[in-house]
Amino acid sequence: MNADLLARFHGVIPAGGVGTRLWPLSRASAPKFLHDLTGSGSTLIRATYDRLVPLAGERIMVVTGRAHRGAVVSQLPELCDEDLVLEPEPRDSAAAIGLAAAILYRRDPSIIMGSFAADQVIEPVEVFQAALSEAIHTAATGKIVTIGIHPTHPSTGFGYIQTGDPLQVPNAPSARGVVQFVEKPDEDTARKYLASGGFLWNAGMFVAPVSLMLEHLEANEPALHAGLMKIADAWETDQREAVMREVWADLPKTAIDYAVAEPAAAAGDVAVIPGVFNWDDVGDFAAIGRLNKASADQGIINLGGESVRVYADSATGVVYSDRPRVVALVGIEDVVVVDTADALLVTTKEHAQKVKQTVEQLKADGATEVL
Ligand SMILES: Nc1nc2c(ncn2[C@@H]2O[C@H](COP(=O)(O)OP(=O)(O)O[C@H]3O[C@H](CO)[C@@H](O)[C@H](O)[C@@H]3O)[C@@H](O)[C@H]2O)c(=O)[nH]1
Repeated sequence: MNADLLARFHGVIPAGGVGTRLWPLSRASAPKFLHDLTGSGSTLIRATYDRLVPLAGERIMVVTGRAHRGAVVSQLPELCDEDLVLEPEPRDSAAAIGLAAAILYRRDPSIIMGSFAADQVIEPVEVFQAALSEAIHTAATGKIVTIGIHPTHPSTGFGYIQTGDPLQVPNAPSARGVVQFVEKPDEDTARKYLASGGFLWNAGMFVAPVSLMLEHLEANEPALHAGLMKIADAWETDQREAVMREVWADLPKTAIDYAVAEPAAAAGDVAVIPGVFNWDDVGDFAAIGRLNKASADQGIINLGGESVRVYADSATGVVYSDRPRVVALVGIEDVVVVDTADALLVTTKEHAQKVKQTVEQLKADGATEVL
């Protein structure tokens, strides 16, 4: 890639999702991106950062909750103060990604940003980086570029991208236009999309000129855009905190997929690079089984590290404890045991998706201290 284009590229990592289906391991005080869920030795946010370094160098901004400052700084000691954006409270992905766009725009309106969720598992990284390189070249032609994943089932938890004709972009041979972007369709619609063969899942990655992101944000969410620009104007002054406090709590709460991706696709401004790497959003404990293949061969995946000793006869499954423990499992298949100081979860991989309902029940019961 030519050096000028590469120098315009900045990574952005919005790190805010709690990962409800991974409760009680993942929770508001220690969300999924702060855990090593693959046995790689890296937390998900560290691995996300490292994947971007070959293209972005240290031009990487993290947007996260104020409460995670300490954990994020210890995971990413190279992050400088200007590149660590701390939110007083979560206001969804349009505010998080939009604020990064606004701050970068004020630094240099020609910046191309790439926003990447902090809590995904991707391999091989070189294949991802080749797709990202194509995305940067395509974004430079004036597009918001998504990365598309071949869908395997009619999930209602992802965005769907209807691919259009190939685009003739130098250095981006797989770039295609996008006919429409549909965020989280209902199950019938998702089935139709899957059967048609013309749709990809949105991987939650957006590579775009900051100016184009902000143009669409202004057209679709003017109040959000105005508030974010106000914060960005104060970002490199001593008014940063005061303006953040004044503006943040009133910003509209919406996802970037509704605020930008859907309307921008309708306007013909979205492109897609089909990703041919393995991609997993680690949505539940069953995913952890898939992602820890090496230890899964022994039947039990121990996420607790060396201080947790698991004794299992024929049992299989996933075990986590946040303290030294002996965990004995006898004759159970695909069990999930998650042991923390204030909450114990016992389920099976088959029912792993339903953990979300349990969390909703706990919320409704006011048991927020364990969430
Ligand atoms: N800082 C910050 N980040 C946030 C916030 N809300 C969400 N995020 C971050 O924004 C990204 C996406 O947000 P989610 O809310 O987790 O989105 P999703 O339901 O998983 O859907 C998105 O990702 C799917 C792929 O995993 C996509 O298929 C879908 O279209 C969409 O882009 C994640 O990195 C998440 O941490 C927030 O309030 N603050």
